[in-house]
Amino acid sequence: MPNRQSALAAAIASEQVTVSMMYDRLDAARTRAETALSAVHAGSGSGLTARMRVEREVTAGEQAVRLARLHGVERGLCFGRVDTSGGQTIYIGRIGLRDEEHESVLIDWRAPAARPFYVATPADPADLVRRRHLHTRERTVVGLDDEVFDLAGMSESDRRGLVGEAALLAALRRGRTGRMTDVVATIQTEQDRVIRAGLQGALVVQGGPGTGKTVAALHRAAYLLYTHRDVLERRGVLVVGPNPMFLRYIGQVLPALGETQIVMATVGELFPGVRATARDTPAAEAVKGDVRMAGFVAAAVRRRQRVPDGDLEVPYEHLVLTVPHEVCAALRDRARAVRLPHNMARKLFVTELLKELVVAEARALEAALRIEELDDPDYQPLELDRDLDETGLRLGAERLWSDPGVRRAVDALWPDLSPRRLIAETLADPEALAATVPAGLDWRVLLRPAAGPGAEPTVGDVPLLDEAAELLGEDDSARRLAAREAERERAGEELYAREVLQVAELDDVVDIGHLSDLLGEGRLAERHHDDGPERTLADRAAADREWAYGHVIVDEAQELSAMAWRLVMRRVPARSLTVVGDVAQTGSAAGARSWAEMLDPHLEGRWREERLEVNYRTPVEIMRLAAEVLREVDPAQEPPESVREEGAEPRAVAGGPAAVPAVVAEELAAIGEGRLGVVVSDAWHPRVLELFPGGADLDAPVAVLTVTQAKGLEFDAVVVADPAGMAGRDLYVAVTRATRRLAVVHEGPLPGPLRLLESTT
Ligand SMILES: Nc1ncnc2c1ncn2[C@@H]1O[C@H](COP(=O)(O)OP(=O)(O)OP(=O)(O)O)[C@@H](O)[C@H]1O
Repeated sequence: MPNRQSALAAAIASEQVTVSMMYDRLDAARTRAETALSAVHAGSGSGLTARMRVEREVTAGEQAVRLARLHGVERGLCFGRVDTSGGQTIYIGRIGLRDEEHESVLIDWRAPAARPFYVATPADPADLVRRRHLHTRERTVVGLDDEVFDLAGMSESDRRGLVGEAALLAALRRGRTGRMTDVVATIQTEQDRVIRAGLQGALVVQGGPGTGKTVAALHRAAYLLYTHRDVLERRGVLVVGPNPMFLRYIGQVLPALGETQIVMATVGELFPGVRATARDTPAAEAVKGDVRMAGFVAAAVRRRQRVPDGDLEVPYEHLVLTVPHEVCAALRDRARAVRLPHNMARKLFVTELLKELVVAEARALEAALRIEELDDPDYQPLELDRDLDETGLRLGAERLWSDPGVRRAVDALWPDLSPRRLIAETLADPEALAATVPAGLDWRVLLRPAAGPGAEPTVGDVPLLDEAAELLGEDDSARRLAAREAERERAGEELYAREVLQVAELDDVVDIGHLSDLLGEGRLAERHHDDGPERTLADRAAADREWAYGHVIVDEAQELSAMAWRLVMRRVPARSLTVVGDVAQTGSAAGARSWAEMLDPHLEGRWREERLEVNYRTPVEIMRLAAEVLREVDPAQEPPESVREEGAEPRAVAGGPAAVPAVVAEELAAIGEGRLGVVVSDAWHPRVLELFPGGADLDAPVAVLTVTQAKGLEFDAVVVADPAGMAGRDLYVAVTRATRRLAVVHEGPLPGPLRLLESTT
């Protein structure tokens, strides 16, 4: 149809003019930000007045963030357009832009004005007559895609220019790159509801595989940072993902969405100083994740607050200092009664015990003297009140404390403990485990060496470490003193800066709101002290166990144990959370079977659930098979509905690990350019990995992964190796990773629901 072709060409040419103008505006904005930034960096900073330093700070911070944002939006800058029934045309893109007259030429996708683009449906067109998707390659418009809601409301020329294949399906057909891409251009209405839900409270997004939970969660992070910038830029948003591979997979999405300040971590990384990747055995994982293990940590701490079996006897020089058993017990009870964390209460215990030891020393000395001085007429027996005043006690205590033997004896009763030491020592001690692990949980599965191979912290240890840190506390008096000093100095600087601003009447030059943000965070003074490179929010937050995030997003949240939820909730006291997952895909022995079970202890029913029910990843043919698997593992769950028919039926091939390479070669040939993942049982994993050198790398053309590693990922073609070696829920995860083709390699009979597959050898 030459007429339609030329109408399309004309429409593309017309959109190209608009899009080119937008890129010009983007370039101009970048140049402005770069110039501003280099002007700031040009000065040495020495000899600046407080006012200048304030201005410099504000400008540098804003321009650096702005520049990063402007660089992140190059690809697909403008992707949408809507025409309203009132005759207005709005362009939608990754960022908002204005022309020289300050008129808006591009609306940020997160702005309220962009909303109709995402929510309009034929049934409820939200006052639109047309929605248009623009496809660009680099800066060139290469295609358009129209949905018309009101044909009568469109001009004749626009009607002729109508073009379109559903933009969503086009996006879904794209080959996979091994990295998640953003979907701002094709967000669906039900996903939009998730993305734009309010900041307050907890939102649970439950949906089957491929329903876009992860993309919705990431776009939500970007939306929240845009809409609640003032709160979230200071407190940050934490995204918790199931494994490092998954975080690498989604890692590039947020900068592309225009956001540069997000902390991403696995549960294994949520305790500062630890990066746990090792997993426990399923049995140990189940025990460590059980909520009763909070009691284990508390008992392990109390167990280290000891009373000697008999009297305490401490050799000191030529004496033996004795403190009666009852006195030791009373001291311990008193130190416990103050209800301070262990390491803080230790101060009290040590001080009191040392005093007792000073008295014991005096008594021991007297006993020795009495024997020697028996005949001395001037001899006076010891009287504590007379002979040992406060100063005497203090000096005596200091002297005793400097003796390594005394110190060892005191430490044995109430040691200074780090979380790592407490957990490592307890897990290596059968007696301690038997005494502290609550009844009903098998402590034997936890036993492991205290040092050397097999002793490194596991992912399941991290919530225990965090729990321990809460109960142990930190003896931070030295740090607090230093902080007070720094605070005094900073307060002086701030006062001075404010006075200068007022005197100079600079309120209209410097944004006082922003200034007070900087001051409130103490960042201004911190930065002025030119002592090394500035730490980003992500660095500061990740290093601080007590950091309170403004919002936390947990993806693949079904994998978190009850203990891990306790840790996550500590990171977000405001309980502003997005919880994303699928309870039908739970692989961890300690993971969730229902959201209420995990969340109610913290949120007391104050959370709402949104469900996503359309599968954008898995084609109909594969999903039919997956639905059989799901029926077997969790008949109560509905499988999501697929939107695409690819035409390739999944197939099964009989054979051991050695059969995998041939199947992989066939599948690669069938998909052409795409990427392939071999999802393999734990039992076969080492053998299959050997057959694909470099396969452990997510970026390899053929990635070889266990089900745990494959969580949340997707590939054009997937070869599931050894389905019989996978638990039912793991099998469901494995067969739902493919966007186009699925093959199964099996030895022996196929597991129940897979028997539908016709086996070829
Ligand atoms: N609105 C959309 N437009 C284009 N692609 C989409 C859209 N929604 C989802 N997708 C695509 O569908 C695929 C699955 O999305 P995603 O990984 O977010 O699903 P999920 O629900 O997290 O799956 P799983 O439970 O298996 O981890 C991705 O390739 C994603 O880009």
